[in-house]
Amino acid sequence: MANKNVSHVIFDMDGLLLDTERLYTEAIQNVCDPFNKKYTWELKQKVMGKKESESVKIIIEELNLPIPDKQFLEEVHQQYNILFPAVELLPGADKLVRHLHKHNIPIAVVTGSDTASFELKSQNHKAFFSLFHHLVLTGDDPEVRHGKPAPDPYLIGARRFDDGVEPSKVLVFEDAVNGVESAHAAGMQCIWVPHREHDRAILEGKTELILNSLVEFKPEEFGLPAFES
Ligand SMILES: O=c1[nH]cc([C@@H]2O[C@H](COP(=O)(O)O)[C@@H](O)[C@H]2O)c(=O)[nH]1
Ligand SMILES: [Mg+2]
Repeated sequence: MANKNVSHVIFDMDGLLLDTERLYTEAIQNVCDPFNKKYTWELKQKVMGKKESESVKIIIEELNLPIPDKQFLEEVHQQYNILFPAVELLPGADKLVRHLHKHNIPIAVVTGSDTASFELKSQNHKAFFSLFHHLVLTGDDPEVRHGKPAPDPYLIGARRFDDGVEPSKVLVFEDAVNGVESAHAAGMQCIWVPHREHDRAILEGKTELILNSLVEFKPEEFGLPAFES
């Protein structure tokens, strides 16, 4: 796929900027343990990036858990309260975001997370998140009716830039297949930064670029200012 120059960049959050995916796995597995159920990678892949309300239904149904959504949510949130505040940024995230901000490239975050969960994850990264023009918290944003993989979150994210940029001028960074599909459905270019467990063949040749980490990104390949060193 040929890369086209972009003017705006939108970042996914969980598993892309923040090292939260292993915490989600730990929290959800802890809730599944009393029922002797395994939160597998296959199941995790299906829900990564989705709104919490949608992903919880899928997890309960696929694992046949004998508890209602509300109880699952209460238990998993108790885990999040403990685990999320200590989350770290992923390698390359801080350098790239600061670089784009310094060069006045409009940047935003579009996540499946909701506000309460965002507050927990971002409490030790306030300065970092203040660099973004805006955040779309899909989980409870009233304008976002359908979460990823629907195009709505990214389309709304692009519309909220002051200049209402064309989707083709937006570059998205995603770690989840649902997120890459959402960005492509919105007409944007998307760089996939998969996790070690991901089978790269799923999106090989179907997305603009696949990187092992944000550290490998060369902004000039998409018409953005190159790193100075
Ligand atoms: O193991 C999981 N990871 C991630 C999610 C969902 O994916 C969202 C992360 O979205 P994003 O990567 O778009 O920030 C979370 O808020 C959560 O709703 C989940 O259910 N289970
Ligand atoms: Mg993600």
